[in-house]
Amino acid sequence: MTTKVFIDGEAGTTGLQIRDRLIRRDDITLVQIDPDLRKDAEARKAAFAEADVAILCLPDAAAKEAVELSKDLDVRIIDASTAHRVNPDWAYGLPELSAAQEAQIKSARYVANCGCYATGAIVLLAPLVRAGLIPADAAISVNAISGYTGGGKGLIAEYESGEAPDAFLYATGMAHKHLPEMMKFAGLTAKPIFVPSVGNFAQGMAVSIPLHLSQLPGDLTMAQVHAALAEAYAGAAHVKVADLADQDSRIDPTALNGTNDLMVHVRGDAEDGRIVLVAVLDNLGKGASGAAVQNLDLMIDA
Ligand SMILES: NC(=O)C1=CN([C@@H]2O[C@H](COP(=O)(O)OP(=O)(O)OC[C@H]3O[C@@H](n4cnc5c(N)ncnc54)[C@H](OP(=O)(O)O)[C@@H]3O)[C@@H](O)[C@H]2O)C=CC1
Ligand SMILES: CC(=O)N[C@@H](CCC(=O)OP(=O)(O)O)C(=O)O
Repeated sequence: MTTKVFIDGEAGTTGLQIRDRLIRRDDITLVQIDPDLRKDAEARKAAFAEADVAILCLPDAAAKEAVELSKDLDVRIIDASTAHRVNPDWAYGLPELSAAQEAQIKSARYVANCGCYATGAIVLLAPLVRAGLIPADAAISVNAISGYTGGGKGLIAEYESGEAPDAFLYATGMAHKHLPEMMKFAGLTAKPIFVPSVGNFAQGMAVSIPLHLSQLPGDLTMAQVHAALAEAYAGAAHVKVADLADQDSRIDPTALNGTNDLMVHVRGDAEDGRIVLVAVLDNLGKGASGAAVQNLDLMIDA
C-alpha cells in the first residue's frame, strides 16, 4: 500500500521541490487537484480527505485556513509555513534536536517544518545552550546570507527581472519572523540580534554566529565548542560537523545545494577565543523541501 500525499501549494517554490522529491517514489502516491482549483476550498477539502498526509506550502494565512478545512478529517499535516512553529500542539520538525523530538515527529498529527534560517541557528546553538556552555540569556548575534529563492515567487521575480540589487541586508528592525522559533528551540531567553541578507544567487545559505569565548562562563575553548557540537550530531544522517582542522577563511553558502544536508563549521582564532559558528544548508533542501520529506519519512516510517 502506498502513502497518499497532497501537496497544498504544489505550484509554489517549496511545493514544486517537494513534488520533484516525491514523484518518482513507488511508496508514495500524489493526490492532485486541477491547478485552476488550487485555491478552491471544496477541491482542497476533497484532496485532504483522500490523503494520508498533506504538506502545506502556502503563505501563513492560507496554511491556517488549510488546517481549519481539514481538522475533522484523518489527514496528518506537515506545514512548511511559519504559522504553527511555536504552537505547543504542533511537533517542531527538527528531528536532530533530540531523540525525543524525533519520536514526537513520528507520532504527531501536526508537524511544523522549521524556518530555513532558524534551522541553521538552532542546530548551532541548541547543544551549546543545553550543555550550559552558552547561558540562556547570553547576548547572541546571528547573521545570515540566503539565495533569493528563500523569498518565494515574489523575490524570485524581482531577481529574474533584474530589478533587485546584487545583495541587501534586511530585517534590521529586529523583528524577523524566525526569532520566536530560534529562541524557543535553541533554549534562549534573551532575543538574539538577527540580521539576514540576500545575494544574487538562487539557492543556498550560510547562518553564522560570532562568539567571544572570553565573554562566556568558564574557560571555554574553541576545541570544547567543536567537541560539544560533534558529539551532539555524531549519529545524525543530515547534520555533519566539519573537522576543526579545516580553517579555510572562506565559506560558500551554495556548497550543499541539491542536498538535504547541513554542515556545521567552527572557525576562528583558538588563541584569543574569537570564533564563528557557521551552518551551511540549501534553503530549499534542509531549509524547506528536503526537511519536509525527512519529516514525512519519519511520520510514515519509510
Ligand atoms: N522558499 C523557501 O526557501 C522557504 C519557504 N518556506 C515557506 O513555505 C511556504 C511557501 O513558500 P514558497 O514556496 O516560497 O512560496 P511561493 O510564493 O513560491 O508559493 C506559494 C504557493 O501557494 C499558493 N497559494 C497562495 N495562497 C493560496 C491559497 N489561499 N490556497 C491555495 N494556494 C495558495 C500560491 O499560488 P499562486 O501560484 O497563485 O501564487 C503559490 O503557488 C511559505 O509559508 C514560506 O514561508 C519555508 C522554508 C523556506
Ligand atoms: C530570503 C527571504 O526572504 N527569506 C525569508 C525566509 C525564508 C522562508 O521562507 O522562511 P520560512 O522558512 O519561515 O518560510 C524571509 O526572510 O522572510
